[in-house]
Amino acid sequence: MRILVDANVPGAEVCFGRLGELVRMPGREIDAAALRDVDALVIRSITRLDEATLDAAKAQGARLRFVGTCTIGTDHVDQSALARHGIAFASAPGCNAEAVVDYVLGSLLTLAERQGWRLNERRVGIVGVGNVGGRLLARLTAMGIECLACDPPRAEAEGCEGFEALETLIDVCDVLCLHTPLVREGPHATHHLLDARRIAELSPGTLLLNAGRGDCIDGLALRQRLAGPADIDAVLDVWEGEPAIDPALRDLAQIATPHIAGHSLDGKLRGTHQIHAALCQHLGLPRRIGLDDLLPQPPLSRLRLQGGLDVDEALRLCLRAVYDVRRDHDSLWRESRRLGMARGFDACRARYPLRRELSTLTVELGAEVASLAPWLQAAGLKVC
Ligand SMILES: NC(=O)C1=CN([C@@H]2O[C@H](COP(=O)(O)OP(=O)(O)OC[C@H]3O[C@@H](n4cnc5c(N)ncnc54)[C@H](O)[C@@H]3O)[C@@H](O)[C@H]2O)C=CC1
Ligand SMILES: O=C(O)C(=O)[C@H](O)COP(=O)(O)O
Repeated sequence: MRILVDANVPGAEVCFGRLGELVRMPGREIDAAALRDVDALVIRSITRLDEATLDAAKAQGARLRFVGTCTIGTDHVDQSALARHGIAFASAPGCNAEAVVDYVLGSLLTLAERQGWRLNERRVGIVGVGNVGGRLLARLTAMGIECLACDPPRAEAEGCEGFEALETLIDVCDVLCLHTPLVREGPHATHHLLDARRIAELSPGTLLLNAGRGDCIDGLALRQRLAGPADIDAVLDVWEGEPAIDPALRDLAQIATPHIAGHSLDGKLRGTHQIHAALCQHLGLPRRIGLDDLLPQPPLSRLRLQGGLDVDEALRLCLRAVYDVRRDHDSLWRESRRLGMARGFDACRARYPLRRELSTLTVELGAEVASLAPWLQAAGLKVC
């Protein structure tokens, strides 16, 4: 069996090498011709698998029977076309959700530091309360931060209690976090969910953060609002037209990163492992690899805090010891200047440094800061 795997899937040799002949390729280069002699395909979000590609592959004699994406998002894959071609499909729900929450916390703490506010002074609106938004809601609420949730599909299925309309969040929240999938059609379509009208309605001082999909926001309208009187802020990890993103929008965002919110090693390896399990099941084989076989020890596992820190400072210190979002912002600037936008964007992702999740860190607290324990635990740290 021949298994074609995106070059940016870590752990592929261990997970797929024992199941067949492993072939690696950059994800953006995987096209119909590349699928000719392949039985299984393992991708990330940058490989578009649409009807035309699958039809062309079939016309060239492709024998593809399984596609797995090591990502949460599935908008890059036409699942109906796969089904029509009799090709099984699997994705990796929730695999990197914790990493995205770390990214959001890191971004909020960075802006709070820059602009002189505290986390618990802000009311946060979460749009899309699934694996990512649900975890964010749980962590922020446990930290005592007021949150409002908007998720019409869940409200429809589970009842309205606990859910608000998007308009309410726009009216009353200081921070709006978008964690919706990209859905182009239907009653809950998210394409340009934040359109020009809703962007115009954001109150001065609002912070808009998008770590869902770029197309959920009208980028041109956001650029025009940000270029006006400097009254709202944006943190953008995802963009329309990736990797050739709008440089003007990048310049106007307080934090601009190259679609890496979920790029912890833990998250990526969970994704690889979930697709390994799905492929084993598809082949009728027992799962051979456990997640623990893949995850190495973190380079930093323990930290001691003492004296003179308030809650935001303590969390900022711990989070930055594990992951500093400013590094990803700087690297997008540097690499896009060096290589041009599209190549620079992809270079940051291809050479992404080792990043672990906040939960891999245990914090020891001195007596002076022992009272911070519940708050740091709520944020996702282990405390001893
Ligand atoms: N920036 C990054 O690195 C990453 C981005 N993502 C993106 O984030 C998205 C969300 O991830 P998960 O939470 O794991 O997915 P999920 O499928 O668990 O949750 C998505 C939630 O959005 C809700 N939703 C759908 N349409 C909506 C609408 N019109 N308005 C409000 N809510 C709506 C759904 O009901 C669901 O509860 C993924 O689809 C992916 O596109 C995911 C991981 C990493
Ligand atoms: O899981 C998703 O969905 C994501 O957006 C990924 O975290 C992004 O990873 P890539 O597939 O774009 O490397």
